[in-house]
Amino acid sequence: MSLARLDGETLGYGQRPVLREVQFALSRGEHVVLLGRSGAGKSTLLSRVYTQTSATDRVALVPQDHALVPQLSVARNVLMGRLDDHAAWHNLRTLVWLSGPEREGIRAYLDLVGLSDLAPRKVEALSGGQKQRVALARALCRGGALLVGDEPVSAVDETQGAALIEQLQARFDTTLTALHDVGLARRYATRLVGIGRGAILFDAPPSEVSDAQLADLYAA
Ligand SMILES: Nc1ncnc2c1ncn2[C@@H]1O[C@H](COP(=O)(O)OP(=O)(O)OP(=O)(O)O)[C@@H](O)[C@H]1O
Repeated sequence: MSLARLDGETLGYGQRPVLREVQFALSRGEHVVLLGRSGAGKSTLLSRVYTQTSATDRVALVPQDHALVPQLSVARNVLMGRLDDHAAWHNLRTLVWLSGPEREGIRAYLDLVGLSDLAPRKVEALSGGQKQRVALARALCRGGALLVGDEPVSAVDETQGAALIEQLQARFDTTLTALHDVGLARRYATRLVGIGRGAILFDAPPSEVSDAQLADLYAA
């Protein structure tokens, strides 16, 4: 069953097209990775799919810049994954006081991303890789039908990145991510989508994407 479908749409900003006449579909159960050079249009496609799917389904987002609140604690940033599940008074209350079960729940998500001991720390005091893990814990806390991630493991090493992708795939039936690490993409994607020259250049399972196609993608 299809979660997202773009049928010949041109995506861009103002009068400037970035991707022309995009044919793209995302079905439940798929783990799709977007590949391409910087500026190719990966974020543009992710953003369009996020807008379309979040209108009807619960979607967790890991944006490229993490979109954390630096002055707040790690715990409170994780809880923001559920802001829209609660009334304003509840969210205000969690800014000043967290219940025991809430603390336990947050800790469980932090455990999954290897940040167990950092719950009280302010996000502004974290390293880049730790901030990225907070954004991942926030997405895990949100849950949903789909995870959309824009370079969600770019700030950690390959071994940590692989472990984090495994966590995401264990908890989200469907994922759509942009990755710059082709090795990770080949290993974890069920479909690779190559973006370059203002278009989708290939869209196929990893076993059907050749090294020559990848070399061409990054040479484009
Ligand atoms: N808000 C915006 N307004 C105008 N142009 C934009 C905007 N966001 C991106 N662009 C342009 O659209 C093109 C595609 O950008 P996009 O961010 O989708 O690429 P990307 O493949 O995600 O790159 P990266 O790997 O560097 O994140 C680029 O030329 C970029 O300059």
